[in-house]
This record gives sequence, structure tokens and C-alpha cells, in this order.
Amino acid sequence: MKFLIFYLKQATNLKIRIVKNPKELNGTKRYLAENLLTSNECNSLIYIAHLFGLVGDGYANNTSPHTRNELFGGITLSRLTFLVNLGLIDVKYLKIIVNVATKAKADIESYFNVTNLYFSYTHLVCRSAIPGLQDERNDLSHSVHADNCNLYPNGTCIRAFPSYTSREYSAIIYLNSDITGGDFIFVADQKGRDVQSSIKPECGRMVAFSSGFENLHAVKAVTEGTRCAIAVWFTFDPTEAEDYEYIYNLIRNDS
Ligand SMILES: O=C(O)CCC(=O)C(=O)O
Ligand SMILES: [Fe+2]
Repeated sequence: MKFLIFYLKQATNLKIRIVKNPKELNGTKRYLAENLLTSNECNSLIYIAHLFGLVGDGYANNTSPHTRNELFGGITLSRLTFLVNLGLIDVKYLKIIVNVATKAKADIESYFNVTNLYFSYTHLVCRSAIPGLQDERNDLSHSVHADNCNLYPNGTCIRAFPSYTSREYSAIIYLNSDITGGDFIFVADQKGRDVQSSIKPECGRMVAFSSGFENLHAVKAVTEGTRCAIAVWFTFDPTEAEDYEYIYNLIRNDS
């Protein structure tokens, strides 16, 4: 038993490993890392997403914001905090998300040599293939886009509303691989034909990148199963920051 506890403690402090640099991913300001989460942590978050995830949460209640062949749902950090405060979810699940988001922030600051990033949005999100709607699919799960600008057919990307203009860096940390499809791709064109690199979701794997036009990306169709991830965006603008201080206090008071 003692050994098991020791092992679990060790496991949650896995050292992040950078496995691909921008060159290996065929672009700039992007990298791939492993070991952000243990398999226990991934399973815990998938459990919470299944139990409490709302279809459309985090997408202004739109159940299929990107493709009608999949259902999107999840839990935003603010709703999770609300449910913890109500006593409906154990604070340990909130801790896992806050820990991984905090690790991702530190890793991104160190990799890109920047300081003073703030969390701007944290979201546990799953996308599920809708059975019966998968035959001859040739759409993407998430079409080609940049995270902080609006991409236009003439190839320009304008940093203006309705895109999230304050986002500077993006991190997607994957929770599972038991799906068909769902690869994340960096692309050089709007149609997503010129793929620069592609990443298979896997528990604890993180793709991190600057949120601008230099990092056009998309998600390939998920044709079987449910693909879950934690998406975190970072900003330099404190007025756009999520209230992590409140959440840190909530966690601290619990332990
Ligand atoms: O889930 C992913 O792999 C990427 C999602 C994404 O690009 C986004 O939400 O902006
Ligand atoms: Fe994105």
C-alpha cells in the first residue's frame, strides 16, 4: 500500500518532456510535449466530462458548432468551480485541471521565453461522433482557423471581433486516444490540404502554439468514439484574465 501511494505521488509529478520542436512540426512558435497528465488524471477528467459535461457548454450552447456530424460538450472552468462550490463535484477534479493548466502555462512561458501570461479561458471539451452520420464524411471536426484572428477567403486573418483577439498562446492537452480520427493538424492553407504536421491525441500529450495566423490548424473528423481534451488559452491582458486567484484560494482552503 505504501508503495502504491508513493507511486501515485511520483506519477502526478511526471516531468514534462518536449518531443517535437517547431522545425519538426514544420512551422514556427509551436511544440509538442508529453507527460502533462497521468492516466489516472485523464480518466478522472473523462469521468467528470461524461457525468457533468453539458452539450454545448463553452460554445454558447451550440451543440454542434463546428460540424453537424459530431456533438460538442464539456465543462468550462467557471461552471466546474460553481459545481464544486455547490458540493456537487469533488474539489480534487478542479485541482487536476488547475494543476495541468498551471503546468502548461509555466512550460509555455519557459519554452517561448515570455513572462506574465494570464489564463484567459480554460475548458474541458469533448467531441463525439454521432453514429449513423459518419458514412462518406469529408468534413473536418474543426475547420481550419487561427485562434486569435478571423480567417477570410482571400487568405488574410484579421485580429478583430468575433475572434478572441486577446489570446496569445494556445494549449490543447489530450485525455484519450480510443477514437477513430480526430488528429490535430497544422496546415499551410485554408482548405487544410497542405498539412505541415499532424498530432494524434494521447493522454497527457500537449500541443502548444502561438495563437495567430502563423499557426493555422484544424481537427480531422472524429468518426468513432469521444475525443476529450483540456483547452487553455493565455493572454498578456490582465483585464481578459480568468479568476484563477479565486480558484487557487478555494483549492488551498480545501487542503
Ligand atoms: O481539440 C483540438 O485539438 C483543437 C481545438 C481547437 O483548435 C480550438 O478549440 O480552437
Ligand atoms: Fe484552435
